[in-house]
Amino acid sequence: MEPIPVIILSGFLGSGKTTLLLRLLQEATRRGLQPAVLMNELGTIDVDGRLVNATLQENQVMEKLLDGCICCSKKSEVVESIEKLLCKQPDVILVELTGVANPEEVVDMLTEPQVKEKVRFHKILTTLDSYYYLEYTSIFEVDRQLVRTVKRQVEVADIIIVNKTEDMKESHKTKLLKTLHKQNDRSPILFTTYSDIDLAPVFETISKREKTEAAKKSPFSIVKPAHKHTHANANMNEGSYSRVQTYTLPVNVPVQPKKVEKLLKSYHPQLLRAKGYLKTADKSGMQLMQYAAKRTEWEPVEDAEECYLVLIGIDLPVDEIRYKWNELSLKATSR
Ligand SMILES: Nc1nc2c(ncn2[C@@H]2O[C@H](COP(=O)(O)OP(=O)(O)OP(=O)(O)O)[C@@H](O)[C@H]2O)c(=O)[nH]1
Repeated sequence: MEPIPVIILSGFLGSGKTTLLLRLLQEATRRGLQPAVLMNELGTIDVDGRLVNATLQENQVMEKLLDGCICCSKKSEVVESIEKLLCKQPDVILVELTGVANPEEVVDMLTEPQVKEKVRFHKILTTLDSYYYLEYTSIFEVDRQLVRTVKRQVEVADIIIVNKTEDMKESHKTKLLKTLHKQNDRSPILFTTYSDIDLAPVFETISKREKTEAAKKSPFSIVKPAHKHTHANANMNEGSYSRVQTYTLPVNVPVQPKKVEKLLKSYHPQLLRAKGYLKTADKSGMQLMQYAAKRTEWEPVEDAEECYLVLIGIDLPVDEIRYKWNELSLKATSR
């Protein structure tokens, strides 16, 4: 059997990786390919996985590693997840990393003895936020390791996708291009919104595979690992950054979007990302709330029942945030 190609999606928190993953899944399906997905999320709650679940077709399969970063998970667990996906003989494996992982580590894992004959590394796609990339690579000057990881994601990329370019000024584009060219002068740099790029070059050389009878018979399903990942085994190994904390806020009452947005923004830049499912006082039903780089999006969802908010950041004053969040909730109930 020819080795199965693996595409790695990297990019800082909130830069558009899951948006890209959803596009890749649609494109793979359009080409008659069967993709398999390995997702890695910081935090115990699987916000992005829910979005991807909704897009996965019956014949596609997903593995998720929650509550930790591939950088601090044991290699064996990642390799085990890849092996599970391989049982289904997909045509391509898509690996979405956390925003703070170094993609080279996954490339390295593909050379582990259990999988090295069965998979081949295909491409690294790196997304970034047009506006905040320059800020992120300087505001964390004190956290040199994080800056190094974010830059490394660009340096090793085969395609660099610059998202959130809606309001980008020409002068900013020139400055950003100059910086990116310095970090990587061999790969295309594509300016876009919502990871909307031509995906044909990504799927070049990937074709449908003949499946064995056993794989044809085995029904495709979504495979979720039972084990949890913690940062306890994170020993800050090569390149990846593992000091980022995640914190889940319980949500008991409908919220006012503007107040939530104001609270989240007030913790920029320590708060890197927030996402969750919230009921809003002004809109009916459940909303998926996504906050990244001071921008917030609300999108109605139907299949979510539990409300929660996941915060991802560095040195977050968690007690203070929880206090302010409770105050905000109390005000909402006393209205
Ligand atoms: N305005 C704008 N929003 C975007 C664009 N691309 C993605 N987004 C939004 O940015 C938020 C984060 O996008 P995701 O695709 O979840 O980013 P991610 O890199 O997977 O995020 P993490 O998994 O948390 O690291 C979502 O609300 C997206 O809809 C863009 O080009 N413009």
